[in-house]
Amino acid sequence: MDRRQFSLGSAAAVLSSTLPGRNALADNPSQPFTLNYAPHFGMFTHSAGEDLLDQLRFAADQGFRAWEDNPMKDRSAEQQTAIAKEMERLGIQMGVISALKGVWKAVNFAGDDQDVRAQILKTMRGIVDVARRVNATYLTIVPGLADPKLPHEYQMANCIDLLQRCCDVVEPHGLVMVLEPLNRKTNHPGVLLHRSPQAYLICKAVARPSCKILFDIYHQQITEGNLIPNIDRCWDEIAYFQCGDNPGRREPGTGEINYRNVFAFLHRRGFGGVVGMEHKNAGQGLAGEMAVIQAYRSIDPAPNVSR
Ligand SMILES: O=C(O)C(=O)CO
Repeated sequence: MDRRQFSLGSAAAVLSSTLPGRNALADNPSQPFTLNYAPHFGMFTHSAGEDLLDQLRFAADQGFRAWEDNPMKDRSAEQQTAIAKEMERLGIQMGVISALKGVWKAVNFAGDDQDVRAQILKTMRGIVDVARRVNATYLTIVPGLADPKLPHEYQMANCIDLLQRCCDVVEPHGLVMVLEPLNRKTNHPGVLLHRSPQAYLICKAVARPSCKILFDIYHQQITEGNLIPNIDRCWDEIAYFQCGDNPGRREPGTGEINYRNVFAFLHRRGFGGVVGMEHKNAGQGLAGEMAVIQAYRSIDPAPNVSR
């Protein structure tokens, strides 16, 4: 698809002038967002078509400067290379790719099974090549399910030990594992890592620059609430955010979270990293896609807010 199609009279420009709650930037859809929000493939197919590179081009035209792709490791090397090349050309930063996709819904980091633990290390060695190919720095790590056979403290010790070994694999390549606490109440019953202080403790114990927190605001709203104080408390170990409103895991403004205030806080704190849009679109079709873009435009912090 021709990029000019997006710029000249794009649907976003038309809609942004009619939807309520817009800020000044909404009048210029190609103005970069203040925060580095990262959409993912499939989010803008009605606007951009099925072609992955067209979706990147559309996002760039809408002002997005980051992207994330959980299934990246399942793509062919050719496709990974093409995606990375186009992202580089467009000035879009690669956000997280999932290191353990397909293997994390089991007891692994928490447990004693040495074969399972060796398999995790092998998987981590495999993801290094993918990350380098697509210019990714951040690897999502969900450290599996809790092991009902072991006291919690031994599970934590096992988890810390295996993470340190994983650091030995990824750190020489400049990669950073970001540990994602998931909620157990709505989406992921049984996971080991579900609370932000737990992630903080693990990172402090692992004590390596390649082991940090992915603070998913959606998951932590469900698990803990009290979002801004909790983010503030573990700030020095957070490297990455993801978002989505609750209930429903859709774009900001469709649920109970005050994203305008949360994002303003991230900006005041000087966060320059990626905020992954790990949620579905609330609305269907083209209008649903435009509503997602507008939702971010309407709550994106003003760039000149003093920090
Ligand atoms: O955030 C989630 O729910 C996941 O799927 C973990 O990557």
